[in-house]
Amino acid sequence: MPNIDINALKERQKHIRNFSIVAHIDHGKSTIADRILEQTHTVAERDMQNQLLDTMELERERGITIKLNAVEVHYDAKDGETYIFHLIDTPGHVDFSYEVSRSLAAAEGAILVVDAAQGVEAQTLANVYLALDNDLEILPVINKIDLPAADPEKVRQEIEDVIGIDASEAVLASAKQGIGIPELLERIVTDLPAPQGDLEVPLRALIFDSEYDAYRGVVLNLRIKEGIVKPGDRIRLMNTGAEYDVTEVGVMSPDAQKRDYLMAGDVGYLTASIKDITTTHSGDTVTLATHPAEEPLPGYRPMTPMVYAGLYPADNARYTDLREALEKLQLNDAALEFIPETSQALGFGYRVGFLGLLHMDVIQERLEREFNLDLVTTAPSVTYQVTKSDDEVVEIENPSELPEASQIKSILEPYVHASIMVPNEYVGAVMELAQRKRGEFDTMDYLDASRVNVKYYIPLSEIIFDFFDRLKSNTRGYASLDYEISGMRQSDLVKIDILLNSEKVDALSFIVHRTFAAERGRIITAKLKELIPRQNFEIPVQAAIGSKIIARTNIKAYRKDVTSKIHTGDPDRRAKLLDKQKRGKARMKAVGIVDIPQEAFMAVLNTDDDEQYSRGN
Ligand SMILES: Nc1nc2c(ncn2[C@@H]2O[C@H](COP(=O)(O)OP(=O)(O)OP(=O)(O)O)[C@@H](O)[C@H]2O)c(=O)[nH]1
Repeated sequence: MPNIDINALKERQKHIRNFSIVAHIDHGKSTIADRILEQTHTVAERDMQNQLLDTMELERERGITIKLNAVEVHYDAKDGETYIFHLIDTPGHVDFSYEVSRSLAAAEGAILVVDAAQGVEAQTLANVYLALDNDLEILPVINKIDLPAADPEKVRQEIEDVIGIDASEAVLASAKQGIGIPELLERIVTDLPAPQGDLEVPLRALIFDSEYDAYRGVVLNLRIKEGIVKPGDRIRLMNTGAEYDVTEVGVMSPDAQKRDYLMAGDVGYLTASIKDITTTHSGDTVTLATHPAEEPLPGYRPMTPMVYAGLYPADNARYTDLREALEKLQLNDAALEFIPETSQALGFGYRVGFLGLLHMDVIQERLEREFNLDLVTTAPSVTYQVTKSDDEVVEIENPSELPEASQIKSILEPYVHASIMVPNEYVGAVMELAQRKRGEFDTMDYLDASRVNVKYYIPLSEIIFDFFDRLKSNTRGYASLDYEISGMRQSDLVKIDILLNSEKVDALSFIVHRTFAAERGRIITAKLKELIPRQNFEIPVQAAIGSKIIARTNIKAYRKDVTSKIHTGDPDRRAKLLDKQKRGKARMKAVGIVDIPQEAFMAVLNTDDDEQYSRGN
């Protein structure tokens, strides 16, 4: 770029609008993003497909957004000018709120999408608060007005009463039918502010995301806050001090398009042959090595994982591959944490921290698909704070590391403050469930005549296991849940060990409230009996607290060849079965002389304790 005409760039900056789309899950963010891409002709009609910004295979399969995605769109407004929109689509699920908060720091405005039939839900509130914390201008959109059950007026009132923002001018839309989208595009221009960053000061750009590309090295996704950056510039990452020469800058629209420069107000990508992935972190500031800025940008609050699980390569020889895969994934998933761990049963692996079970599930799948690994994952656990008899305080993220009961003075566990929005008729069911999960009632507020917001303090460990599924099934899908950590509380907790063939399997230990111990022990041993394939000798399965056995069962001996019972002798079927058996084996771990399948390590999840409850616990 030979001559920079600052005045032209200032004029250009006035025509930029950076916004994020936030909403409760399924309220239609991705569909609105699709319509915006379509109506601004960013994507040719023949290339248009649903949920275009959900680029990950996994996102498409599951119909959910996992990653934030930024895209540049050009819009010819009614005032005759062309505007540059940077649209950032974000996930709705609570596990990915970290993605939302990072994308919000890159924008000036937020389009708040609320479903016209469902109204304000738990993540609507959570996300709008994140947007308000970032001082974003909020543009409410009431979507799905085509639905027979839509009640836009009621929802408009609810947005005002519950969130406390003016919704009198909310855009009424049906993303499905394209209604309201032209109005929305105009309102983005008139209602959302242009970015303000100074173009003539040293570069400061916020890294809000990054990913690893085998050819180009790390690709940084940036929001330029001040200054200008172009190919050939030498950049410095302010927190790590690493320096690189910029090879390319550009924007996603929706495919990568090279540009001559990125300037204050732009959202785009930058490559600089960065091969050392440890030097780049989301939240770091990029500046010019030749004219560095004095202070880095505020960055992001680091995330504390909510749950931890052990991840082990099914094939021990792939331990290093697993580490490399985790490092690469961490670039693209700033909330991921891991440290090496060894297990007697599983060998060498990593204890990995996640924001929730969906996050864990997604990471496991991405590791397997994108890095071609077979993994064995242990059941997730929260972090416990244990005060030992000698007053030493230790954090326990792996249940098998809980000290002996005789050495424990107290155990604290994390509690969450949960907010559950639900129609009146299901309040009873919600309270019963919360109480059963050791919840402590806090408050109940009416959202309108027919819905309430019930708040409880509940142990995180009870929430992460099966609370959400149960909440959904007990309220026919009508309840929505949001929670945040409220602190640590003392609880009467015990560790249950599992013994197979009289050998303790460390990876199967779990921590549970004492009142649930006997029943959980019984349920788990019964589940393991079903999950562990019979072998040619009998295997006793026992649950124990310390040296006291609290439940036991036996896996009977069985002949090994699964095909022996096929009478037809059909060679095809036989081969298929053997093949299936072989693939299953890849995910089995031989512990002592017992083969344990992956599912067995997850047996502690979804332990159905309803029955126990109805029997008068
Ligand atoms: N009837 C109707 N359905 C819609 C409308 N907009 C979106 N949907 C449907 O609602 C479902 C969810 O839409 P998405 O756009 O994936 O929702 P989202 O908010 O992006 O969901 P996440 O990315 O998972 O958080 C899809 O089945 C859409 O087809 C609308 O205006 N009317």
